[in-house]
Amino acid sequence: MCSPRSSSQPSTDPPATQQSPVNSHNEWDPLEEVVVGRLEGATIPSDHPVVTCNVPTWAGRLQGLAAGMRYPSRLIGPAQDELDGLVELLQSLGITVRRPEPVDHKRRFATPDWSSRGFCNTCPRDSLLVIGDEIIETPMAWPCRYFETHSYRRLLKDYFRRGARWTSAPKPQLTDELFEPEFRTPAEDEPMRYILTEFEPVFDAADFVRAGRDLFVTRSNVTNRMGIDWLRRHLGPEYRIHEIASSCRTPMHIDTTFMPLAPGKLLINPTYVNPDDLPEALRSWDVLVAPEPDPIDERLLKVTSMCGKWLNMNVLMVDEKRVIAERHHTGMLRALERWGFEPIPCDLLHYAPFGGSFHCATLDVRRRGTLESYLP
Ligand SMILES: NC(=[NH2+])NCCC[C@H](N)C(=O)O
Repeated sequence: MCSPRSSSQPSTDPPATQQSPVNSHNEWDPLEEVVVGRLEGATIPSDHPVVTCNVPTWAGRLQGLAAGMRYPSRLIGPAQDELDGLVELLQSLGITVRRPEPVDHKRRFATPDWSSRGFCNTCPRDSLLVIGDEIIETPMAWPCRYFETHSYRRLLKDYFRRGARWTSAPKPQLTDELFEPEFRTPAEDEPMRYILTEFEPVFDAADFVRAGRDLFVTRSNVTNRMGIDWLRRHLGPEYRIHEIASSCRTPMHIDTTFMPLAPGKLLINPTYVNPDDLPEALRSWDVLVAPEPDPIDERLLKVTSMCGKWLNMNVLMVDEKRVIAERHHTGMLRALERWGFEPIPCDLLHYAPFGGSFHCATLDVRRRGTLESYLP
């Protein structure tokens, strides 16, 4: 029998005057605090069709053979050195860096319907969505990522205790009804089709980017229409969510397809996005077309990357001018300069086998700014 809560119990509500530690309305306001992912315990993800549908068939077969094994030190080593360099760079810029707990992602876990091992917590961008002072745990479609946000709970509880709003979207069941049976990735000349049904709402945070009251999303193999509708209803009429058409046949995460870099400046992937198909409200924006990525010669990196070649777009804005970008992709560095930005070259090429680059590896928890409208 629980004793009635006495009024003397301390409230967890912060003083009304306290600023929320979570405040991020767009991709470019001056960055004050960021969460950076971790590589420890990274485990090769399962060969569930929702995972392997995003990579070539041969890569999916290879992954099936290695699923559940720890990533080899040959891949972890170079990535760790580069990740340490990114943390040092962010701190040298006066940005507070927070980290999730290290986790043994090889441990098995289960729900009433299935069991799996984990994957990694290298990319906080994928599982946590920050909208203003709210941090949302997103309903991920990969079973191996089901409990990924648990490694961030110390941070989430700290943010909540200090005034942030903390929400978890409906936990999905991820049963077979969510996935199209016998799914086959469509060829370039075939109509687009997605592996997800509309059985329940699922979405990754990384399928969304923010421009104040306007958010942009790509429907993908981890984000279905019901997931987009759930967020639209959750955020209410103060926000607009625009769906961006992408011709990528293995769609997952918007941040190598469509990236708003500053007010009125939009970076697009020329092979996935047709400028004529952009929302009418973006007509006044400068559309910056990403240059071809610089070739990567390292065979091991090419074979083990979980991403396409357009990680040169996966940049992190420090403010409206300064942008952390991949040193290897010199074409993008020069283009950013031409467009009036100040690129800060940094190395993260070896993070691709773990899911991405700078935007993926980070979560901008607090930027100095307010909720604005940047579109008519
Ligand atoms: N937030 C992320 N993990 N983004 C990674 C981008 C992955 C994208 N599907 C690509 O192939 O480039």
